[in-house]
Amino acid sequence: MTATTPKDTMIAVIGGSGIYDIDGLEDAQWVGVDTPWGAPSDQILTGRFDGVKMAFLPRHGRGHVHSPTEVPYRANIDALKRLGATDVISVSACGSFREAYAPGDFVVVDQFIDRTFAREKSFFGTGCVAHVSVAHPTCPRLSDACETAAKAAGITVHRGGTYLCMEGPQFSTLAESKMYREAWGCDVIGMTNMPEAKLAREAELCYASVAMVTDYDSWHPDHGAVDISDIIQTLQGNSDKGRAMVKGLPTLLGATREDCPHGCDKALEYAIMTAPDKRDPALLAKLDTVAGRVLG
Ligand SMILES: CSC[C@H]1O[C@H](OP(=O)(O)O)[C@H](O)[C@@H]1O
Ligand SMILES: Nc1ncnc2[nH]cnc12
Repeated sequence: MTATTPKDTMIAVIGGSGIYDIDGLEDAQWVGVDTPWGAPSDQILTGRFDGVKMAFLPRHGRGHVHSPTEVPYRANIDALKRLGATDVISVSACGSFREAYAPGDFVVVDQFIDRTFAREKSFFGTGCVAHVSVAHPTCPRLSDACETAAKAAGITVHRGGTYLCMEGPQFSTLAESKMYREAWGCDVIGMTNMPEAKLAREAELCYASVAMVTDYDSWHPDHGAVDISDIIQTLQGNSDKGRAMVKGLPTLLGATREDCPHGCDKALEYAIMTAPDKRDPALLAKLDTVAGRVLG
């Protein structure tokens, strides 16, 4: 076995709808980060919790400015990595396709179906082509920590599930809702975890997703069509629980970490296809942080 050098953990939380800040950080500071992919959704809150470095980014910006389609996913992931993030945890609102996944419950999702079509999905392209595996798009080690922290905070949490990522911003039709649930076997639905999870993998960051159920989408005969006012009512309670879960993560993950046993932080090892002499210097410059480990 190859020995690895421990490095500082930095837990980066991407807060979804209803979560625009986190409290209790020591040395808390909102910092602006420029990236070659443009500006991230907002400034990033940095600090420490229980001696562990943390960063928090509101996905839609404070005040909920960006729609799911318009969230600058590439800039967000690049900015977090640029700050030193090692572990990214998405905390998102979602609809449920399972009777047993009730509003207020959390689901630590482990699979995605990506139905988005109007977003930039990769850091790579002409001049530097790369193909990473996303067969297992979430990090089991990080997901374990989320599950444990959620349970410790008294939250009903379900481990594993498939998250259907739709383009939005409109919710699904009844026919779509039934198809995702009955034919495709999805467990929850949201509008943001893709391409975020794919980009985190390209950036060699561990990624876990905690989906907080706000509604039964539109399939449930007893609940009718999903309605934003119902979602907003459930969001407040979910957000408080999400923040409680996040506070349990630093002691579980520790101030330093080894290489990821699942290889998330080596995802680019053999992924780049473009011959060195055919690579575009301008794109390579943009990839300095995301792919610096392999591009040198
Ligand atoms: C507020 S309802 C729809 C909205 O909420 C979710 O956002 P996020 O994933 O950032 O928590 C969902 O994906 C939609 O963007
Ligand atoms: N039913 C739903 N569909 C898509 N995104 C959601 N976010 C919260 N509930 C949702």
